[in-house]
Amino acid sequence: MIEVSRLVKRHGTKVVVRDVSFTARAGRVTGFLGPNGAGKSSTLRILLGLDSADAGTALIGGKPYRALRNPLRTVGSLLEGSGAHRSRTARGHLSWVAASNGIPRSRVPEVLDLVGLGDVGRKRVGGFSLGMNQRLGLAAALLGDPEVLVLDEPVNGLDPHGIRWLREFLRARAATGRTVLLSSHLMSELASTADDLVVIHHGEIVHSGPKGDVTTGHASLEDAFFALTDREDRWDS
Ligand SMILES: Nc1ncnc2c1ncn2[C@@H]1O[C@H](COP(=O)(O)OP(=O)(O)OP(=O)(O)O)[C@@H](O)[C@H]1O
Repeated sequence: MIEVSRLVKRHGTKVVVRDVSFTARAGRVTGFLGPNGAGKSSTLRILLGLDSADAGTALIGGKPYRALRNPLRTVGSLLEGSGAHRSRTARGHLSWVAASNGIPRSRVPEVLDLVGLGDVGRKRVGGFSLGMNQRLGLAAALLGDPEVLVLDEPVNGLDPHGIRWLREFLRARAATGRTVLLSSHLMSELASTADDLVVIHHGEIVHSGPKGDVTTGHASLEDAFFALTDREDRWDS
């Protein structure tokens, strides 16, 4: 479970995350939805211990990321591609991540198979497509078989087959009682994948709850999103 409470992040005088609170529950896929620049990555970076908050807390299984003993066994994340060096092979990259996190090397071929890269494990990452690189990042996130997955815009670069595969993979993951938090600016993606939605706009949460609650009274998730964010713009003015 992920619990974000009254989180604030400033860059200079600009407040990019403003009193953000939400929960991502076990056994559910939670979609974190907002347009570019809304504050999704800033929130996720704090959650994953890559940046510090000016106020508030972001907890994974009741602890801040930096207090986790074996972070990769608790939470797997995909932020921007795989981070693998071009000259490394997929296996080489994953073996290095596994070794530096006390995870047995035998897990490497397992996660390569899980993400559909079983046949290209000995190929260099420099020759990978964007979609393959995303799959490699996901493989690294899965190395520790974590309870919690945090993915920032994971469908970037995936072809339609890959998008469908990822949707089914994440739904299956949640069905085993794990927590999945998935950020996207693509409403269509979250409409078909998420159970719960957290909508962020201008650094503020404008709605959170079961997907059905967000769409009630609207023809589609897209209509609901524009209604929520238009309302927010009126508050601004
Ligand atoms: N290091 C930084 N210094 C100054 N401003 C920043 C910094 N990082 C992010 N911002 C600003 O914070 C706001 C939120 O950015 P953030 O990346 O969290 O949004 P996002 O919802 O993830 O959008 P995107 O999908 O475009 O990354 C934006 O206005 C961005 O310009």
